[in-house]
Amino acid sequence: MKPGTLEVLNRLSETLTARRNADPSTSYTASLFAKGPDAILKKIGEETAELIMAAKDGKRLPIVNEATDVVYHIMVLMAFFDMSVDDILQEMHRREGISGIDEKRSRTA
Ligand SMILES: N=c1c2ncn([C@@H]3O[C@H](COP(=O)(O)OP(=O)(O)OP(=O)(O)O)[C@@H](O)[C@H]3O)c2ncn1[C@@H]1O[C@H](COP(=O)(O)O)[C@@H](O)[C@H]1O
Repeated sequence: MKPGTLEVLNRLSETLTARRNADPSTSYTASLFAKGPDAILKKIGEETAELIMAAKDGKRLPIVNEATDVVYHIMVLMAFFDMSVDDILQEMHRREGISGIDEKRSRTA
């Protein structure tokens, strides 16, 4: 990953937060906020289904495009609930180095 690449996520988070007070007729994000969480969840479902179909086709560019749509809509959901990509990154930090297999085993121990 190029240096500074992650900063685009922080800038997008700030933009999405600012869109909470924006005019829905000029901002797609604001139009989702105005429709409410069910509309955002519906988009996450649709975009996830599109990602699955793109992955079944196995073509790199459509997979990247659909995965980006999913991430954007998840970030809109986070902003709706007054959270940001920071919350996800912190959780990833917490999980770093913990094997999924060990974590699952610890749940049943
Ligand atoms: N990254 C994105 C982004 N990714 C996807 N999308 C939009 O998400 C929508 C995806 O829905 P579809 O592909 O299903 O298109 P659609 O059929 O027109 O959508 P629906 O009418 O069915 O909801 C499209 O309108 C895309 O343009 C995004 N819209 C905005 N951003 C970022 O958010 C910022 C703020 O955007 P606005 O709030 O629109 O100013 C932008 O500067 C970008 O950085």
